[in-house]
Amino acid sequence: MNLPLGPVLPQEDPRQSLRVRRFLMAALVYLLAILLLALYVRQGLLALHEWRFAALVILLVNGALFALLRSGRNERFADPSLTGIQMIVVCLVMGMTMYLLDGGRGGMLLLFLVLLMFGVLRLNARQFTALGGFALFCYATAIAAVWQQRPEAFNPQVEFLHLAALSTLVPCGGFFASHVSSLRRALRERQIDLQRALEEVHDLRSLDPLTGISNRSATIAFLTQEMQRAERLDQPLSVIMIDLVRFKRVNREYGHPAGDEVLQGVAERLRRGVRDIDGLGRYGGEEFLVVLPDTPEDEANRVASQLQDAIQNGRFPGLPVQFSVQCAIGVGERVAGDDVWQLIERARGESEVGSG
Ligand SMILES: Nc1nc2c(ncn2[C@@H]2O[C@H](COP(=O)(O)OP(=O)(O)OP(=O)(O)O)[C@@H](O)[C@H]2O)c(=O)[nH]1
Repeated sequence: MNLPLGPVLPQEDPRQSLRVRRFLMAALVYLLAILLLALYVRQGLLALHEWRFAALVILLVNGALFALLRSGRNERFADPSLTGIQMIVVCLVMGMTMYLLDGGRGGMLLLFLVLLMFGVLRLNARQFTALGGFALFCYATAIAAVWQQRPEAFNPQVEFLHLAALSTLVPCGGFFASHVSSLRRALRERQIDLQRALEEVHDLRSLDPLTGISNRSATIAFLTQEMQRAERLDQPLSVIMIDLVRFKRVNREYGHPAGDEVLQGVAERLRRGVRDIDGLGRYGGEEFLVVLPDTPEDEANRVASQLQDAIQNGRFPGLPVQFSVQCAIGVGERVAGDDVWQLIERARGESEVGSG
């Protein structure tokens, strides 16, 4: 059932919103308890001023809990759901109500059992058993006080049966609590698995499996985003296109696995040569694209020549020591009105093979 609770619920944090929603459900049961107690007044089992007192206590306690939850101060508690505190409050309010009633306690007991069942949603079996023990204690204390002070309002047979019925709640509730808490644990583990799977899917979609750097589409997406930002902030942006020269020869003479190792080694050298804010991707088979946000062309030229040196002077496993991997490098700076393809083509057009 979707109640129009928008203004009452915290919108920013879904967990906090769930806590308040759960609290409001319990508050609704309390409201029913107040109404039910009015019936007891009509039946002469509760004095009007006692009803007013009980209603005031229930409203004040719930108001305080709501203020704690809604202000976010509950986050300072070890259990921000405040379940333990709310359950203790249920037991105390139940004890008070049972003490005030002159009979018909069984009816009210049912309503309090509903409130205690909220504990099953958060507490584990041990905590729920402790809570059940406390509920029994509060009930027994209340009726013992009635027996002492108003023996005419005390029916030993009925009260014994009520106490026995309440006692059965402890193991039953403990069983449900243990079941629900293992379901909760399983759900949490599934959520973690799901999160991992989503991350893997994201990696598969955006990373090049051979080199581990971004693939072509993720690099283009990054470049598009950075070009929009540069346009908006009126900042420079440059790209560097790197093309390994005569790479076919590497594959032909030293084998495809050696070619793979060269591509991995080049990607690693490029990764080490750029900043964290830069984008680096495998643009094609033996082509790489570096995106340099907030970088003018002369600065990009400096980076390009460092990257070229790192590749051409590097040693790659699987290739003879004297073999130098050659690369053509071109730099392009964004000009107003460019799209990604125009910028990339400009860098490709500037491409030159180094002398290393
Ligand atoms: N080992 C390996 N080779 C690849 C991979 N992807 C593409 N290649 C090879 O890269 C070579 C690219 O060939 P070309 O585009 O003609 O490039 P090139 O031989 O460097 O020629 P130029 O760029 O004109 O100097 C082809 O032989 C592809 O098989 C890969 O993942 N692993």
